[in-house]
Amino acid sequence: MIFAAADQVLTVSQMVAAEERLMTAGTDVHELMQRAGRGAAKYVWRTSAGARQGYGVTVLCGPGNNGGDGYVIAEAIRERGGTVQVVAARDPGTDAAKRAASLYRGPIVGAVHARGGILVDCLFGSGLNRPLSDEFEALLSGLAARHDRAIAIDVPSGIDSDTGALLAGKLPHYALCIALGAWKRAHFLMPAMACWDLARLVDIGAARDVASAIAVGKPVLSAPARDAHKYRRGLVVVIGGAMPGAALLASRAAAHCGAGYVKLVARDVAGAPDWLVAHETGDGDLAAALADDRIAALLVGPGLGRDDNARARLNAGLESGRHLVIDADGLMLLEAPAHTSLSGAILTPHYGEMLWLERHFGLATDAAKPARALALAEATGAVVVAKGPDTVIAGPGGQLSFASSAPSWLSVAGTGDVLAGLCAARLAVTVDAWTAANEAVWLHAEAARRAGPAFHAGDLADAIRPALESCL
Ligand SMILES: NC(=O)C1=CN([C@@H]2O[C@H](COP(=O)(O)OP(=O)(O)OC[C@H]3O[C@@H](n4cnc5c(N)ncnc54)[C@H](OP(=O)(O)O)[C@@H]3O)[C@@H](O)[C@H]2O)[C@@H](O)CC1
Ligand SMILES: Nc1ncnc2c1ncn2[C@@H]1O[C@H](COP(=O)(O)OP(=O)(O)O)[C@@H](O)[C@H]1O
Ligand SMILES: [K+]
Repeated sequence: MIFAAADQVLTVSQMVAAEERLMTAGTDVHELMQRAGRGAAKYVWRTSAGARQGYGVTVLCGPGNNGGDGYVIAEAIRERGGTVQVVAARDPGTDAAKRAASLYRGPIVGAVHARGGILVDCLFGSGLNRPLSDEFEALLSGLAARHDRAIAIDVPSGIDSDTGALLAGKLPHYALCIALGAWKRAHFLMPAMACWDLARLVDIGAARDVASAIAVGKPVLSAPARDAHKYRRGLVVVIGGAMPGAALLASRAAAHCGAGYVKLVARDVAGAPDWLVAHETGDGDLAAALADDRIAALLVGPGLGRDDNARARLNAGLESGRHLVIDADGLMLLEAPAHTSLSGAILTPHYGEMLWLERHFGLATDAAKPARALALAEATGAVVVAKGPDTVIAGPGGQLSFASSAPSWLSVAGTGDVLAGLCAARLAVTVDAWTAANEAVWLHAEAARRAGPAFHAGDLADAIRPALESCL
């Protein structure tokens, strides 16, 4: 996969390094601030056009370079003929911020007098390194309350850029968050990402850092080859268990996602639709059923149960040597040291399953989500899809990707089974766990967007086809 610079997701130290590379190449910090501020000003200008007539833009500027960006934004709005004023929470403290402030020719007002259409929050950006004081928190929330809408520059002031954690008791809600130079991890992590409606990125010319994490991108897919046949396209076998519905749902998702053949092996196959090849398979017959060399990917977990029969079925999957997707109950039956070499597999834990796995593998649970997902990937050798409103994908070699915000309508039963089926189908087609997991997560979110509001998991599985079509 090739990623553009715009796909990279940087830590603060990686962003500083990217800025240093730009400066070494001859672009000074003043020029970077102009690019960032003027790029952001275009979004502010467009948003302010929708604000009430006569109510202008207030820019809240802090002491660092985030505040410097604020002066650039304010001057750009003023030059365009907009009504703008600055509230200076502190005097500018860096050389670049001082220079930007000296170039601003509009009014600077006291906070109590500031009200209007748009509040632009440039109090603190990626340099925030401790909780906001009560004074700053009151300043920010008071100003936000006296404006129609708020826009955050780089990150809302009061957010840890690397972890997405709140460094304030309460933050305003932002209509827009404008990332500068590159996405930061906070743009993809809760609770930060619940603070805004829309996020946009301003390019300042930072090159792609090969070591950086990426944002999950739209897959580029193709129709089956001219000479394709069902096995070459990928045979997915879903191992069913105690609750047949979940495995049926996962099979339906896999069938809509490019696999050539989806087979269900379960003790009870009553209720299987006619397009699904379903074999009644007892625990004793499972190993023989999985010996078929044409199997490209196995899915085990949805509806599996957690008793001895379930364990036997999981073990048959693990011992088959096939590419595996392990979800739901299958995850709850994994343990160290037996399952520490799951290379080539995909694990899809939700928050509770993640915690369970961490306890069983002796991993810390107090780190930020990316670090936790990476630790689990390293401990198991598998690609880990750490699900939730802020889905993170981690690979055992340290690969990391972040899913863009997906519709919250996904918070309904069975959508995880659909994702597991998607992962299995993409694994069967691509035979690469990292690629498959990224493609599946993107298609899952896109299917949710296409399914509209209040869908059930069956609707979601049916919306995979148009989602996939958009990638052809
Ligand atoms: N570098 C570049 O090339 C470019 C950077 N860009 C922009 O720079 C931003 C990063 O700038 P930055 O590093 O100056 O940090 P910023 O977030 O403005 O503030 C940090 C300051 O606040 C202080 N401080 C921290 N926490 C505090 C607290 N709770 N309460 C009180 N004070 C606190 C801390 O100082 P301290 O008190 O710790 O000595 C420091 O002085 C980035 O988000 C982007 O907008 C763009 O223009 C593109 C080019
Ligand atoms: N609030 C939300 N916003 C976006 N996606 C969500 C949200 N809640 C859940 N999801 C997604 O929905 C799926 C739910 O999976 P899971 O919890 O395993 O459900 P189930 O076990 O019922 O199938 C995951 O892919 C998760 O990322
Ligand atoms: K900010």
